This record gives sequence, structure tokens and C-alpha cells, in this order.
Amino acid sequence: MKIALSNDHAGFILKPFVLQHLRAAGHHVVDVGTQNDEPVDFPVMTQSVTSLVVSHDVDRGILVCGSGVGASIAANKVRGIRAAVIHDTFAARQSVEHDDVNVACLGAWIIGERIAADVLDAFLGARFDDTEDVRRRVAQITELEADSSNPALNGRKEPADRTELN
Ligand SMILES: O=C(CO)[C@H](O)[C@H](O)[C@H](O)COP(=O)(O)O
Repeated sequence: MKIALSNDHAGFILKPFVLQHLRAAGHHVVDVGTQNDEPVDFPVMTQSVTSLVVSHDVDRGILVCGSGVGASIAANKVRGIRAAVIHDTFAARQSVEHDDVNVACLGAWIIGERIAADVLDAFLGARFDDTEDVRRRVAQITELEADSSNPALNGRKEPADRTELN
């Protein structure tokens, strides 16, 4: 699989292991992350990965920051990206099967090398479960990112329902 990998300074401690593990497993990895622990802002370091994913130059992206959270928030602002913080093998597999996640975000302050290896193996080994239900739900996500004010989504409440909040 072709993979784009990036990290900020907090993720740098885990990145060399991730890179070595993925390459040993036969993946083609483009490392566009920072190569030292000098501070670099995580929203910036996500961009090279997300652009390679949306252009289909790579199959999946991997981001490593301190918690994984900031990187996933930033990546999810990019149209076509479905990013998730993934620290367990169940979520790693299901995030691809059900949600078509294309960018995995890891927190180097939270998980170590062995968990990271298992999580990445599960994430990269999983394939989208191409059934009607999951296709429809992923299409609804795409619709949300295309126009967040679109009321055509299934089950979506109209603005009038906001009166319930008063
Ligand atoms: O975890 C993060 C955001 O969710 C990022 O990895 C940042 O690295 C983290 O916030 C940086 O913190 P620092 O105190 O500036 O190293």
C-alpha cells in the first residue's frame, strides 16, 4: 500500500518506529513529517499528508502527534478526508470497514511502539465494507462536508426544531 506519514515534534519519538515497521511490512511510505523534535505546529504538518490522500497519490495517511486529537481535527477540515484517532485494533479495523477512514492519527504520548504496530497493521489490513448501509452513511458524511446547511440528509431536523432548545 502507498502511505503518506507525517508527525509534529511530539510525534517524532514514535515516527521512526512507525516508518521502519511499515516499510518492513512492504508498504511504500512517503515520510513528510518533521525530522527532529523542534516545535512545529500540527495543523501545518497534516497538510502534506491530506493533500496526497485527496489527490489519490497515496492510499492512506498516517499522522503522529502528541495525542492524535489535534491532527485528526485539522485533517478532518479537508474535504475528502475521514480521519480518526485510533489507539485500539477494533476501532482501527472498523473505522475502515464502516467509516472508510483514510487517515489514522496516533498519539505518541499515549501509545507505545507495540500498540502502534498492532493498530497500524489492523488499519492497513482492513478494507471498506462495501454494503448499501455503509455506502449510504459515508455518502451522508460527504454530503455534510459539501454543504453543512443542506437539509436533504436523512432524518435531519429542520431549523424550526431549534425551538426545542429554548
Ligand atoms: O497533541 C497534539 C494536539 O492534539 C499535538 O501533538 C501537539 O504536539 C501538542 O499540542 C504540542 O504540545 P507542546 O506542549 O507544544 O509540545
